[in-house]
Amino acid sequence: TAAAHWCYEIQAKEPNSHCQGPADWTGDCKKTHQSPINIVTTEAKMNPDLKPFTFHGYDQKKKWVVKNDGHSVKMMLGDGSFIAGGDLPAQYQAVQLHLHWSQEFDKGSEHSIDGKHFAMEMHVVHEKATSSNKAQDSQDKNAVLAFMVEVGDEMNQGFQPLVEALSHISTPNTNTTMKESCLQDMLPKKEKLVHYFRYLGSLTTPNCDETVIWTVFKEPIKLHKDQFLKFSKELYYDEDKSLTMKDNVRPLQQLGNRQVFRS
Ligand SMILES: Nc1nc(-c2ccc(Cl)c(S(N)(=O)=O)c2)cs1
Ligand SMILES: [Zn+2]
Repeated sequence: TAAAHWCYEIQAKEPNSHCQGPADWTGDCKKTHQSPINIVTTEAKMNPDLKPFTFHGYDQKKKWVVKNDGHSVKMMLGDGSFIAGGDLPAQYQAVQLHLHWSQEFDKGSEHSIDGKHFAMEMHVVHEKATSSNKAQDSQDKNAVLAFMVEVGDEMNQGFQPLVEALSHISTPNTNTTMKESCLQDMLPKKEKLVHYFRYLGSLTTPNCDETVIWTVFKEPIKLHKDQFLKFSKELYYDEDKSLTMKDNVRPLQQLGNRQVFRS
């Protein structure tokens, strides 16, 4: 039979599901430098090299293509935006932005901070911008900027183009084009992005390649409750719309012998 596709626990526990839940993920998913982790802030070591980031092209207004890929909602960022600074070894091109969430406010983030989970976690996935095609399976091939998302009573205008697109991509493998928006408007204000945690880990989806420099910002993004609920209301994991998309969250992984740093 064709190799079963990977899925989250909420999908694997469905009767007659034939997908592989997190306990059965293959590839590098059983190695020791995996993500996500719980960040114990008192054990995070100050590192003065962890300077602020510079964001290039994050202010460009574009009509992004956004898709439901059966695991999350993913904005395709092409190669116009990149980051530098943040003690990264090079410039990193933005590739895609996606989120993880639940339906409750206290679970839904993949990382936790001092045991606290947030309602959502947004990942902006970057790849090392190298000209040569030298081996790219190194530990620093990817840089992911992770933002916690809290639910409040204020509308987040910067998120509206994404929220309004959700109803057009309710089933897997559907795409739509968002109204014009810019990445910068989806992030906390730049001056708030000085404080962050840093550690080396993996993709939180199979094959869980251990190629990610993780940055988890302290300052959360705030969404209105209605904006937040739209994700688990409008999106589905399956074509026949039997399972709404939520809890697309990998369980916490062991820190092992790794050190978490803080800016
Ligand atoms: N929905 C999907 N997300 C990914 C993906 C690819 C690269 C990365 Cl780095 C990540 S994550 N969650 O570690 O940021 C997820 C593939 S399919
Ligand atoms: Zn992610």
